[in-house]
Amino acid sequence: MSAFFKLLARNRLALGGLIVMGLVVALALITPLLPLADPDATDTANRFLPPLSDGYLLGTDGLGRDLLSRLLWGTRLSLAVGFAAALFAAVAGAAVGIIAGFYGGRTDNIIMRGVDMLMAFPYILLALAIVAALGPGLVNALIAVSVVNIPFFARNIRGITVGLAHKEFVDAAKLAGMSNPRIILSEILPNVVPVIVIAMSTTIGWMILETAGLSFLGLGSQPPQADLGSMLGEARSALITNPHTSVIPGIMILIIVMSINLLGDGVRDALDPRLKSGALSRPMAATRVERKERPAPETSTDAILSLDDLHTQFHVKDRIYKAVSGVSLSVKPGECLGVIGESGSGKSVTALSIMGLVASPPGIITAGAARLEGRDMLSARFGELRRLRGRRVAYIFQDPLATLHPLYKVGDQLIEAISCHRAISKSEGRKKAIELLKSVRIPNPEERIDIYPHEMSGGMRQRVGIAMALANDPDVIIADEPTTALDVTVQAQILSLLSDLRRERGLAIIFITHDFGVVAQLCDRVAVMYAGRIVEEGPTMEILRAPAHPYTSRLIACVPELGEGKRKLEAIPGLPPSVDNLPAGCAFADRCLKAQDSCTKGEIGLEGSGSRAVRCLFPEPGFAEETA
Ligand SMILES: Nc1ncnc2c1ncn2[C@@H]1O[C@H](COP(=O)(O)OP(=O)(O)OP(=O)(O)O)[C@@H](O)[C@H]1O
Repeated sequence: MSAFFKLLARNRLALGGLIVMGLVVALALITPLLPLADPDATDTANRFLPPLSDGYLLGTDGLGRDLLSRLLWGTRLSLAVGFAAALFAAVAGAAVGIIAGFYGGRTDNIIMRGVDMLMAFPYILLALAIVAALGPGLVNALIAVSVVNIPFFARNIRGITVGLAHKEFVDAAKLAGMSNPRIILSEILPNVVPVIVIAMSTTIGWMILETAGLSFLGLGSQPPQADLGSMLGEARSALITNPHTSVIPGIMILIIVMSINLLGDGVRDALDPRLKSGALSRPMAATRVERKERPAPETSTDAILSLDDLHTQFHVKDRIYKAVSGVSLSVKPGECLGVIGESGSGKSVTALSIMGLVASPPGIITAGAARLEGRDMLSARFGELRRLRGRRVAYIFQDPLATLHPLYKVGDQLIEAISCHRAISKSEGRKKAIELLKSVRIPNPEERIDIYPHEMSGGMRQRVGIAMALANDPDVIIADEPTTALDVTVQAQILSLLSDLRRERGLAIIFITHDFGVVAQLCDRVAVMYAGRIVEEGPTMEILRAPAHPYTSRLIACVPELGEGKRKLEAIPGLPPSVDNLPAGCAFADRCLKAQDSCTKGEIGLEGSGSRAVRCLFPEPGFAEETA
């Protein structure tokens, strides 16, 4: 709750709306306690007195009634009716939406067609018809406004419920034997409440306006009772001669509706989990680069892709998360480089920084270079970056279900990936897409090309992801844990596929994983990351034989081996440090059995010897012997 208020307070307009609305509500609540004149008492001798007249701060109306008193009592009534209508519409609409979305089938069809019929009538006409049928009066106006708003809530909430009704946690509740009403109350409702609150906060203002509209037409509050709409209606005839009688309630309506709408927008932003990272604005097309110094020119290497002292940070409020701190890597054509580390070590952010795919805000690349054949990508214009994305450097992500579009056939998505970079006819695209599916060994590609992602198994989808990455014959593929979600047999197939592809096509692969077993199968070299830095680098086989960094040897010790049933698998105790508060010296010192005082002081460099490098003052004995 306090996080919600903090986020809300960061949005100045919403905060302004909250303060104004708070004042108006407070005023409405204390109205009965204020020494005000009777709002309905007429005094024809004092008709149409202007504001600031003696004894009448805001003047009087056509019947000599005190406008200040009528305004405050009218505001009280309008707010009460507006809030009550919004609450009633939200509760009834949400109930209808949840029942339709949860039960589906015929129930859904009958309910939603009824809702559609309600929506088919012009909005205000429907409200007028309801009031006409029930008779004029404030309660009937409230009912009319509520009823015409029910479809809005019902449709919104039904949409959310349909998505939730087939989620695993709902299936789990069903398997646990819970009844449907209980599942609705304990599983569905808590998930839709934020949406209901958001929908309510953005519609209350509108409902207050609608109620005022009905009162203005004489169908809501009845004389002598004042609400803001009826005050406007009564002042209509004196609009030109005594404008203050209509301007005063008009300004109050404006203040209420504006402040509620600003507050509603703020509530929506604060409750939307996608905006909680502090990014109230949309991410930029490419990661923001704010390097204080230009990177040093590359000393010529035969690497196709190289990172040089890359620093990527996330600036969230007053915190700086140093996700990547000085990473240097390189990969040659036909080579596979493994990047390994625990969750949160900065592997993905490193990979995404290369093509400017880290979301900004809050991400910023603060130093370093990412070079493709010597050309620094971080200083490239967005147009060039976009041409190179997918064309020269392609990505394969962990969850193909999240990266493939659920509404398009896989073939169309493959053709689109090609046509983004070169003009291609539909038949040519189809032929190429079939070839791609064949190259990733999808059986029967001529038929599979016309199916949707959800019709494929996880392994098949991942192959489509790989085919998509291969679509434009890239030079480099960055694979971010592409086999984590797969079972071991499919994982082995995918790894051998990638291995063959790199041999056949001379592809350079950066393979991100947290599994040394996978690295051993595929990668020529490996870089071990911890807390945003590389702590060890070298040829895979050498590192597996004699790891230098205690962290690397602990990671290797975590991998089970077949036939080694008696070996104790040792988990690494403790957790990696938070990257917004990194300790001095070695970030692993806290969890390291060999740590000494000197490990927690000063900067520890990545010291190289031959093809190997380690960031440790006391490397493992095996490595020390080898280098000696
Ligand atoms: N939007 C963000 N705001 C703040 N910190 C972030 C943001 N995105 C990532 N981070 C932080 O950056 C660090 C590196 O994250 P990254 O996703 O690169 O880790 P990873 O090693 O790829 O982990 P995993 O294996 O779980 O994917 C983490 O500490 C993470 O908390």
